Amino acid sequence: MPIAIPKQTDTETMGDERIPITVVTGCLGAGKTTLINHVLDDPGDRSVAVVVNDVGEVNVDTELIQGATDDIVDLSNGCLCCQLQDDLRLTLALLRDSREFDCLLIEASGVSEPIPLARTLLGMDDEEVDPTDEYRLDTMVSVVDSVGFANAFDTETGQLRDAGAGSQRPLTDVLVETVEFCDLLLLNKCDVLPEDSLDEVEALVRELQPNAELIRTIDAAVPPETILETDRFDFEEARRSPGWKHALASARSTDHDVEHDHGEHSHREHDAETESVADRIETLVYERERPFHPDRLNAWLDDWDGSIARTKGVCWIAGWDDDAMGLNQAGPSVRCGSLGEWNPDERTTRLVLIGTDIDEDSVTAALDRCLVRPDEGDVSRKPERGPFPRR
Ligand SMILES: Nc1nc2c(ncn2[C@@H]2O[C@H](COP(=O)(O)OP(=O)(O)OP(=O)(O)O)[C@@H](O)[C@H]2O)c(=O)[nH]1
Repeated sequence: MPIAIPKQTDTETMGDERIPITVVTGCLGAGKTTLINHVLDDPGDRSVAVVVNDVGEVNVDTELIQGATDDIVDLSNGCLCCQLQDDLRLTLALLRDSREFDCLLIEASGVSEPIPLARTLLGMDDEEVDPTDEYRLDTMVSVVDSVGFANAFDTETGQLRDAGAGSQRPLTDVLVETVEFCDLLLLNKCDVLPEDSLDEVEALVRELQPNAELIRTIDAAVPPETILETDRFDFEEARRSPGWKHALASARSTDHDVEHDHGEHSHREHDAETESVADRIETLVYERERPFHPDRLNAWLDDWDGSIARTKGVCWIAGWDDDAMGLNQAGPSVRCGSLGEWNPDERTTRLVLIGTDIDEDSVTAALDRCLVRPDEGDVSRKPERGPFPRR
C-alpha cells in the first residue's frame, strides 16, 4: 500500500483542529477522479492527502490522479462501505500518525454506499480505532454524471433502468443513494447535454435531494474551497434531506389539500420551484391504515409501474403484522424487508413515490387493490414460504 508524504504545512486552525474529511461519491465514471485532480492541481495554501478506493484488484484511479502517485493511499480490492471499513480506520490512523496535512479527500468507489461510509468516519461503528479522535467529516460531495443520469432515467417512462446488470447491487440503488445522502451535488458533464435535458435531470435530482447545494459543472471544475473545509456536513441533516422524507413530513403537516378517500388519504405534492422546468416529475404520498395482502403486494412489486422512479417507505403487510416492512425501490431494484417491530400506535403504511407523469388515481387504485379486503377473513398468518423479505 503506497503511502504518500504530503507537503509539510502549518496545521494550526481556529477552533476544531481535527483534520476535515471530504468524501467524494458518485457512480462509475461520474467524474470523481477528475474532481480530485482539479482540486489537487491548485489546492490553495492547503496540503491535501487523498485516499482512493477501488473495488478491483488494481486501483486505476491511483494511477490517474495526476502527478500525485506519491501523495495518495490506495485502498483497492474491496468497497469502503463494507469490506474495507477496518482498513479505512487503520489507514486514517496511520496517516495521521506519520504525516502532516490539512485536509483529507476520500474518493469512494463507484459502488460505495455513502451512509455506511459516513458512519465509519463518524466513529458510529463502535470500534476501538475511532476516526473522530483526529478527523471530522466536513463535506459529502456527490458527483452526478448528468449524461449517465439522463440515460438511466428514461424521461419517457420515468423509470430508472438498472445500469449495473450483473453487479451485486443494481447501480441505480447507489446512484440514488449518493444523490440522497450528500450536502453538495455537482451535476457534471454539463457540456454534453442540451439545456432542456439538463433541466430535466436537475429537476429529478432536486426531487430526490432538495437540500444540498447543487452546482452544474464541466470537468467537475469547482474552486477547492467549494469542497474543502466547508463545514457543511451534519449527519442528522443529511439523513433528513432525501426528497421522500420531505414529502412524507409535508403530507403529515398539510391538511388543506389532502384528498379524502374512504376515510384515508393520498396526497400529491408540487414543488413550485421545479414545476416550471419539469412539471412532469411528481411526488405521491400513499397512506393506509389497512394491511396489504402479501401475494397481491408482491405481484404489484414484480410488475412495477414504469412511471415510478423512486419509492421509499414503510408497509403494513398481513402475516408480517409485527414488522414494519421497509420498501425501498430505485428503478428496477425493489427491496422489502423488516425494519424492526412496529410501534403499536403507528402501524400505518406510508409510501412516497417519485416519478414522471405518475397517474395518481391509477397508482393509488392499484395499491388499494393490494390491500386485504374485508371479506377475505384472516390472512394474518405468516405463510411458511412467503414472498418477503424481497432482496
Ligand atoms: N465530456 C465530459 N467528460 C468528462 C467530464 N468530467 C469527466 N469526464 C470524463 O469522464 C470520464 C470518467 O471520469 P473520472 O473522473 O475518471 O470518473 P470517476 O467517477 O473517477 O470514475 P470511476 O473511478 O470509474 O468511478 C473521463 O474520461 C473524464 O475525462 C465532463 O464534465 N464532461
